[in-house]
Amino acid sequence: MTHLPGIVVTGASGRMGQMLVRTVAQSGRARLAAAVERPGHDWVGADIGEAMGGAALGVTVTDDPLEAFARAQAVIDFTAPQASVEFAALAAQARAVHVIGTTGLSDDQIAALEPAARHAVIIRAGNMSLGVNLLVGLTRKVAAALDADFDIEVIEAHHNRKVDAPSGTALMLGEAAAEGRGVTLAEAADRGRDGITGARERGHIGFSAIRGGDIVGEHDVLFAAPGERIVLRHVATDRAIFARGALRAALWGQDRAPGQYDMADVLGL
Ligand SMILES: NC(=O)C1=CN([C@@H]2O[C@H](COP(=O)(O)OP(=O)(O)OC[C@H]3O[C@@H](n4cnc5c(N)ncnc54)[C@H](OP(=O)(O)O)[C@@H]3O)[C@@H](O)[C@H]2O)C=CC1
Ligand SMILES: O=C(O)C1=N[C@H](C(=O)O)C[C@H](O)C1
Repeated sequence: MTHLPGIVVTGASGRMGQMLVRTVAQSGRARLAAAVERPGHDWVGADIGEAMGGAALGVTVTDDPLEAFARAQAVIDFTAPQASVEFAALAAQARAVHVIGTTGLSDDQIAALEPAARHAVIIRAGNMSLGVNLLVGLTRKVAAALDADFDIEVIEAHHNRKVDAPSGTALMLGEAAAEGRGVTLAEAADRGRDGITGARERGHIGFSAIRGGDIVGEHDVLFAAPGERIVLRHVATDRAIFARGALRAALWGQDRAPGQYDMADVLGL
């Protein structure tokens, strides 16, 4: 089945990396072309299926991303911010579609993706699930319909290994709420309240992050006014939803013009 698009998974030993390896290998719509880990990682040189504790998949884990990208049509990358910036340059060199699920990128790191996007397709989203991307549209709509009597709060919960906050999804939801309100998130965001904060400022968009156990990912957008509250909620119970979305993006990106895209583009939302 070598005519199927070849996909490289970076950070292949990670929580999302392993889910992506399984999703691609079982999809019937793409083939796993390579699995990348960093130099010195225990899994380098091993068959990725066996390293994951299952049957061999005939793909050896490599620590040479450029060589791997050069023999694939797409790279699916859920790793760490600086790694994703570096992988973007290599994917562009190989003219491979780069699907970035990594969250926690700084503004400078996001800007650093632009040169790569002049040569190749980059699809980046803080959440690749259909449900969250629908929730983003709903949040924008509800925020546009309500005035600032409704305080907007984004509340997210994740597992205890997550390293960034607010989550990428919470920031997408905050951006959507700000767009709906006709303000920028930079001017409206309240992140990390602690101590004598003073009363809540009218029109602000607040963020709260819970970290515990094995929570896959839960997001509430709360609109709270005197006498009533509206809550928009998404609950992820299985990382497969993110992996399926990422694979869909990798396939959608084939034959697109170079540039930066997001999941709303992929899903036609
Ligand atoms: N957009 C979406 O839908 C989703 C996004 N995410 C995001 O994906 C990212 C990964 O999450 P998760 O899988 O839980 O995290 P993990 O820590 O389980 O996995 C990250 C993987 O990336 C590897 N990695 C880190 N830096 C490098 C590097 N420089 N070169 C090669 N590999 C590297 C790690 O290797 P090592 O262990 O050696 O450091 C690890 O294997 C996070 O940013 C998370 O927020 C997660 C779920 C959904
Ligand atoms: O780190 C995670 O696990 C997740 N990260 C993404 C985020 O930051 O929003 C998406 C999902 O919620 C899981």
